[in-house]
Amino acid sequence: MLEVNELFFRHKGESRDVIKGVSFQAKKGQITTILGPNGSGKTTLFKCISGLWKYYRGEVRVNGASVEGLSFRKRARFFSVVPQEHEPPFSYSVFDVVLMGRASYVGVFSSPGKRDYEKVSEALSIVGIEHLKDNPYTKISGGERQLTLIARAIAQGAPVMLLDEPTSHLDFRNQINVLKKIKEIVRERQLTAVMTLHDPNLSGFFSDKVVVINSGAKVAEGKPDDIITEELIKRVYGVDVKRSFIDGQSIICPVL
Ligand SMILES: Nc1ncnc2c1ncn2[C@@H]1O[C@H](COP(=O)(O)OP(=O)(O)OP(=O)(O)O)[C@@H](O)[C@H]1O
Repeated sequence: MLEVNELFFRHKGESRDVIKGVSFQAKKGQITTILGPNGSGKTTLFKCISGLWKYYRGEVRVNGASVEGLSFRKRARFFSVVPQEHEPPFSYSVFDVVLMGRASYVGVFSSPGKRDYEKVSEALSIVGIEHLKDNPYTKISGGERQLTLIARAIAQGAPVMLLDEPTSHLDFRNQINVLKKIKEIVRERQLTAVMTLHDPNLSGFFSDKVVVINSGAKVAEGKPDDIITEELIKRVYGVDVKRSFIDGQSIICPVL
C-alpha cells in the first residue's frame, strides 16, 4: 500500500509549484493509474515519490511506514521505477540491464552474488524473455525493451512499482500484451503498481483506480468507470467525447 499525502514540489529558483498538494492511496495487488495532460506533473510526481527529487512538503508512506529522509539508494528497497525511456551508455546485454535492478542490494565494493543472479533469471522468466538474455539491449525491439525494464523492476523486488508510460513506444498489440503482463504480475506478486498512461481508454481497461491530475493538482480519483466521464475529459483535456459501453466496458470516443 502506498500513501502519498499532501505533496508539494517546485524546481529550484522557480516560484511556481509543479505539484500542488497531491494526495492519493494505491493498494496492494492493484494498478492505480495517474491520468493527466502533457505537463500536468505526472513524471515529476513519480520522481518525488521515488526520492529522486525532493518535495518541500508532504509525506510518502509504504505499507504504513514513512520513507522520509531515506537516501535514493535506500528508497530503492521500497520503489522500483520503469522509466519512459532508457538509453544505457553501453550495449549491455538484457541480462545485465535486469541485473542493474539489484544495485541496491550489492555493496559499493562488492559484486552481485548467487541470489542476485537467481533473482534476475526469475524476473526474466516471469516476463517471458529468457530467450533474449544474451541479446544486446540496444538491438531488441521497443516492446522487448519495455519488458526488460519491467523485469529489472521485478528483480529489484520492491513492493511498489512506478511505471511511467510503460507503453509509450509500443504498437497496439504490444500495448495490450505489456499491460496484460503488468496486471498479471501485480496480481500474482501482490505489488502496488502506480503507472501513468496517456490513453483514457487503456487506463479504463487496465486500472483498478484512476487519479486525474491537472496543472499539478488532483482533480478526480476513483474507479475508472466512475471517473472517466464525458464531463471530466472535456474539463481536463478540452475535448468533446461520447461515452458508450461495449460488453459492459466503458469506451470514450472523440466527437469529430
Ligand atoms: N527542470 C525544470 N524546471 C522547471 N520546470 C520544469 C522542469 N522540468 C519540468 N518542468 C515543468 O514541470 C511541469 C510538469 O512536468 P512533467 O514532466 O512532470 O509533466 P508530465 O505530466 O509528466 O508530462 P508528459 O505527459 O508530457 O510526460 C511542466 O509544466 C514542465 O514544464
